[in-house]
Amino acid sequence: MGPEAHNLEVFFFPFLAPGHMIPAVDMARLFASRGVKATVVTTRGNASLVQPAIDWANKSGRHMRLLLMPFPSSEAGLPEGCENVASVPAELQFKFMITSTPLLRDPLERLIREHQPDCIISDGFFPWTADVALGFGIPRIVFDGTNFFSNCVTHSLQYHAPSERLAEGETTFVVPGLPHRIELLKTQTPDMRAMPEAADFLRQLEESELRSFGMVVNSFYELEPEYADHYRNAMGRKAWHVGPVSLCREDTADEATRGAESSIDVADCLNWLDSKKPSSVLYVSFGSISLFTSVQLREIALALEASNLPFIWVVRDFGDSAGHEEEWLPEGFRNKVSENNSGLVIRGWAPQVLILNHGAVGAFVTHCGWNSCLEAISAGVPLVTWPLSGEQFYNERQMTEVLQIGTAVGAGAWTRRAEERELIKAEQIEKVVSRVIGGGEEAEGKRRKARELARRARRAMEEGGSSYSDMDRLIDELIEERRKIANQSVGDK
Ligand SMILES: O=c1ccn([C@@H]2O[C@H](COP(=O)(O)OP(=O)(O)O[C@H]3O[C@H](CO)[C@@H](O)[C@H](O)[C@H]3O)[C@@H](O)[C@H]2O)c(=O)[nH]1
Repeated sequence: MGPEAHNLEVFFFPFLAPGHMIPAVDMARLFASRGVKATVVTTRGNASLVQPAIDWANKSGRHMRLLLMPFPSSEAGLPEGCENVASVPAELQFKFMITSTPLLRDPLERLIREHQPDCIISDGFFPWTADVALGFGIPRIVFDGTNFFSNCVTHSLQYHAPSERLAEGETTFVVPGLPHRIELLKTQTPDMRAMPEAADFLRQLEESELRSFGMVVNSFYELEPEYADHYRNAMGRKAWHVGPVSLCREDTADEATRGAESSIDVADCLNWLDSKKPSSVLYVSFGSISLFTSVQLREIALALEASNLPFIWVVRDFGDSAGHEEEWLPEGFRNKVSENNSGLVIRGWAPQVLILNHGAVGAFVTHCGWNSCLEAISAGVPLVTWPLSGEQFYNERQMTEVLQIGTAVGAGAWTRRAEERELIKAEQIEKVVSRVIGGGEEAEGKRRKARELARRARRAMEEGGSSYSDMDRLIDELIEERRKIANQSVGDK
């Protein structure tokens, strides 16, 4: 199907969080590069996160546009400017997700009425968009930012609730019905009985997924073939894999605009990496929304000092510890690091994909957000896994046990709140990072596997590759669906 021939218009409506918006915008760019008119819909306060990617795509002759809607802050009972999970205090994030974002329904409906897209790819966290799409008689496709493996685990846990059947004293369970034996600690999954509202929300997500046209997944078949098959065949769901979407970027300048503006001069950061030996630098970052207490940050700093490894450490500029570096940076840390040129502490936003793709980076300490995992895989970088919440403990199992490119730091408990989290001591962190970045056979084996996956990831995105072909298949199905809908409405008249 030639680009002009189909004239398909798709709305992309991601959840208001960087970990969802960044890959959704990349995905929209990929659709645009296949001749689809790709429209990203978001709120005014989130425009700056999206605009550079759109400008970039349009510069290279693609059809992308941004449609903005106001965020009803006062109706939602949120302070003005809180339009993204990254800027909403932890205690309000759940309310933001469940009760605030559905207020976007009217403005979304207005935009659909006005622009009449052929399809909407909306976030899994917007279950109500399934009804919106049904109301307009267009297909809705779910994008939830994660992968096949974690979707299979989530579904199994929701369906079988194995942790609720543990006998007194049992602390672990095997996730039922998966292609591999995956064992989790009870504490590594949220206790749904203690969170009835969250359990109800999960049920809504599941129901809305079943009322949708299918799911589009930021992954590639060769990465998780058993789980792509399990999701489609055993669970009977329709899905297309189109990733890693981060590979859509064209060059360094393009990469540098991904997400927020970098808090470090990108050229300085890359020059610093140029001065380091291949595979010697530890990159430490925990995504766009997670926070640590000052006590935990201090343990990380002590571990970095003790490891003697060159490092780039990204610390979010948000939350209680943000303005008080003296509470968590050991005395003289910054001076020592800058005198020895041994590390960079980036406060705020780092150009993550550029860093991961630099040959000097040898390992990535990550919270296992799916984007971070997949970006590391695409760059061939092994992981030190330190999951915190969400589906991150499932991703950890996939990285460490199924793919064997990750080594666990030893996090044992799921919680969204930094102050409730177990403390991981410097000695433990240092021991694991040294093992992963050191020369031994174990480290080399993981690096080899990661590099092989990176090669396959690139291949999947090339013309004829599995993700490239699945996007073709999806576009074809959408064109066919549009034809059916048009015939039906002629028949109805
Ligand atoms: O300084 C930074 C910090 C983050 N990023 C980017 O921001 C994204 C972060 O996404 P991710 O690694 O998935 O982490 P979260 O922001 O925590 O993502 C949320 O969304 C993901 C997708 O649904 C889930 O897998 C996670 O559990 C959930 O916390 C990635 O593309 C990073 O490259 C940067 O570029 N620079």
